[in-house]
Amino acid sequence: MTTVLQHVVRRSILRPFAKSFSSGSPLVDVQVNDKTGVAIVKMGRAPVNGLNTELLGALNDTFDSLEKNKATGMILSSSIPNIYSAGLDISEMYNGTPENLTKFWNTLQSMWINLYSTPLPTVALINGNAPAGGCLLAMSCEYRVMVGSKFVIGLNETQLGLFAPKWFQDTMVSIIGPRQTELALTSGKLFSAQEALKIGLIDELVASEEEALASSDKFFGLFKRIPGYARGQTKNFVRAEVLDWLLKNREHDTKVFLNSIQLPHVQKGLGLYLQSLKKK
Ligand SMILES: CCCCCCCCCCC/C=C/C(=O)SCCNC(=O)CCNC(=O)[C@H](O)C(C)(C)COP(=O)(O)OP(=O)(O)OC[C@H]1O[C@@H](n2cnc3c(N)ncnc32)[C@H](O)[C@@H]1OP(=O)(O)O
Repeated sequence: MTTVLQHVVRRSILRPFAKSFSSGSPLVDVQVNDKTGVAIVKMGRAPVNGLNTELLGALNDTFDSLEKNKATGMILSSSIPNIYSAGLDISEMYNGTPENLTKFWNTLQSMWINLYSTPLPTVALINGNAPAGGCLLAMSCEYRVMVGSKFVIGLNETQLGLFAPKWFQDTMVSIIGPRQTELALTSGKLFSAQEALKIGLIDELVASEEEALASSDKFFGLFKRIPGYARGQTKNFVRAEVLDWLLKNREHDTKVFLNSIQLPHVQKGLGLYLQSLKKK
């Protein structure tokens, strides 16, 4: 039997996300809670939320609009069952022209800079697998809640013959420290939900999206009495070192990406990896 309290709690979690807010893209759905001002942003690029230039651009525009429209917080999640994001869309990196590769990489950099530095409180509601770029999205939020214990998360780039760029690595270091990051990245480890919880890569592991929304509410509640400017500046200072590296080295980072990704053996490896995914 449902108690009155359970009913009230369930209603307060489920009902308020009613007001839709156009992201301007069919790939990103945004619902704003009209009572609290918290936005839930869901990626919806079938089949696996592969981060291509279009989705990255749409996310970037969404983050900008939410800030401009004074959202009070953001939950970044997915509308695709069992998938948070499969990471960067490998088709964008395979056989791309230098122009397209540059545009892709610059869009990724801008999206990350915006997400990582937003003054909004951010929660990753990880309702599916989150390898590589998917893990980067989640790590760039301030709090991570995974729904269900069957998913994996991590930076597995070395398994594809790639390396995670310095800013991906630094983002992980800031969460689980250099020792665990080195171990995880050199082996391309994908952590199970339990392992991720133990190591602190996720903050909570819950059984349902309802519970994850309740955890998010609780997280946002921490800032109810904290002036936004003080909160935002503090977040800035804590994140400055990781952020500043990319801000100062964008061109260099793009050159490293372009030079490395176009190497014949790297392209061959990406082609084989794509084929292996399609054969499954
Ligand atoms: C030494 C020199 C190195 C140079 C390096 C330079 C710097 C480069 C930096 C690059 C950083 C890279 C970051 C990344 O994010 S790379 C992407 C890594 N992602 C993965 O490895 C995940 C791969 N996908 C999966 O494991 C599974 O798909 C997943 C668990 C996510 C879902 O499994 P499921 O069974 O549900 O779905 P399928 O596997 O059947 O996939 C469905 C279709 O989607 C296609 N797919 C999947 N992932 C990707 C992807 N990342 N990009 C493009 N396409 C993808 C898959 O092929 C299926 O396609 P079809 O429907 O056509 O069969």
